[in-house]
Amino acid sequence: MITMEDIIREGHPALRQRAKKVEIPISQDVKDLGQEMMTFLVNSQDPELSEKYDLRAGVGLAAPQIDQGLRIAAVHIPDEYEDDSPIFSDVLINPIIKRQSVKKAALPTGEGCLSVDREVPGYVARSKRITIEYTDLNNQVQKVKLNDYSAVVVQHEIDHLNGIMFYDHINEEDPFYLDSDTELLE
Ligand SMILES: CNC(=O)c1cccc(C)c1Nc1nc(N2CCN(c3ccccc3Cl)CC2)nc(N2CSC[C@H]2C(=O)NC)n1
Ligand code: NI
Repeated sequence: MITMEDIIREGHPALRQRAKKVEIPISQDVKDLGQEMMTFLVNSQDPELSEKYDLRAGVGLAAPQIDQGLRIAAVHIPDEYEDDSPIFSDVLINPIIKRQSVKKAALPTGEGCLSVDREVPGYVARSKRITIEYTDLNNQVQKVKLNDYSAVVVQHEIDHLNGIMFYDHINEEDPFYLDSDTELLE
């Protein structure tokens, strides 16, 4: 199973590389990897298992973060009320952002990353609404519209596939600069 030891940290060159497209139909190895990445996220959000295996909680994990240079990202966003019906949960193979809103959104408390062992304060302005297309673990092409928190998380993970870290988006002069088209998500 994937644990924190498998997650590479900032400074590791693999985090700054562009990940390679995955061959379709996906191989069993890719399917296994995707499932392991999803299991990590679910475990990381479970109080007992995260304690037992010393996992830091995350809602997204990209293959480059476990030193696999492939365009695979797992996203598991729980519904804060209904634990057993997540807001969005899937393994994205070769995800593409087909449409994105001009309107931007940012998490008021900034972003964290499993590959970054420090707080980097500041707003990360991302598209508030996106339409993504990807292949899922059953080789089905999915076209999904996401907004707000789900859109933020998926954009953060797709950035990892392109060697981009969340703090690359933070304004250096004024980390809490907000332009008029950026909304803080509550
Ligand atoms: C510096 N300030 C902060 O980090 C920060 C600080 C406060 C609030 C937020 C909202 C912040 N921001 C932030 N919090 C998260 N989590 C909140 C807690 N949660 C979680 C924790 C425990 C159980 C289950 C769960 Cl679900 C796990 C996810 N996740 C991300 N990101 C950025 S997009 C990818 C995603 C990711 O998975 N990162 C590891 N950002
Ligand atoms: Ni990250």
